[in-house]
Amino acid sequence: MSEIIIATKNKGKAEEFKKMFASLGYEVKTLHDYPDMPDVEETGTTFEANAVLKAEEISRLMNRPVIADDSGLSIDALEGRPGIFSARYAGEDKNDEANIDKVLEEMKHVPEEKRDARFYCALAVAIPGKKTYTVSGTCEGKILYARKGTNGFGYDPIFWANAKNKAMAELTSEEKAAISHRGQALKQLEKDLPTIL
Ligand SMILES: O=c1[nH]c(=O)c2ncn([C@@H]3O[C@H](COP(=O)(O)OP(=O)(O)OP(=O)(O)O)[C@@H](O)[C@H]3O)c2[nH]1
Ligand SMILES: [Mg+2]
Repeated sequence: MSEIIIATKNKGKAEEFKKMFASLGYEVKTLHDYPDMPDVEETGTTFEANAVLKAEEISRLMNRPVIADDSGLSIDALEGRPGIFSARYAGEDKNDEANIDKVLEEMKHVPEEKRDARFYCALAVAIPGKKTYTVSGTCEGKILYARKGTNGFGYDPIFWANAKNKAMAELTSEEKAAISHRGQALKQLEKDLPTIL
């Protein structure tokens, strides 16, 4: 089985990538397997830019092909926030529960018809000596008024996935992968992978 390195320290993403790539015949290693790798600063202003920063820096240090994911939730009623700041919305310690509480508080008076939101995922593939490739995916939904479901990670318990008519956190990992921003980006990457590698 070929090995693929994903430059992430996020456990939720790591689990999703392990399952998604296993079905494509790849074994996923993440930065949990390479604890000496640094935290790459996300100084970009877009998901794509941050995914490229993470993939290129870790690829340079390892001298191997590396994929990175930069993703987040964009809420219309909050003018796109938390956006690229999704992981750290309620503070630098990246606490999913605190992030959810902050969004629920900011959204508590927003009516049903103004609660549209979407997840966005940018994947960057950095290969030594080649031009970095990026691909993206989105997933449309609505922000709930309270948590629902216990699967997934991040904001999944307060995200109503339109495509499944369920909260994201009520979906199995297979159901989520079929419709999620990460799953959509990976589908496109899968098509292009033979020509990139
Ligand atoms: O409910 C969710 N379901 C998802 O499927 C999802 N994907 C992303 N997110 C949110 O967006 C942040 C990413 O920020 P991010 O790309 O900088 O990653 P991160 O800092 O957590 O890890 P790393 O990959 O950078 O090491 C995450 O922490 C989450 O809050 C999600 N929330
Ligand atoms: Mg990050």
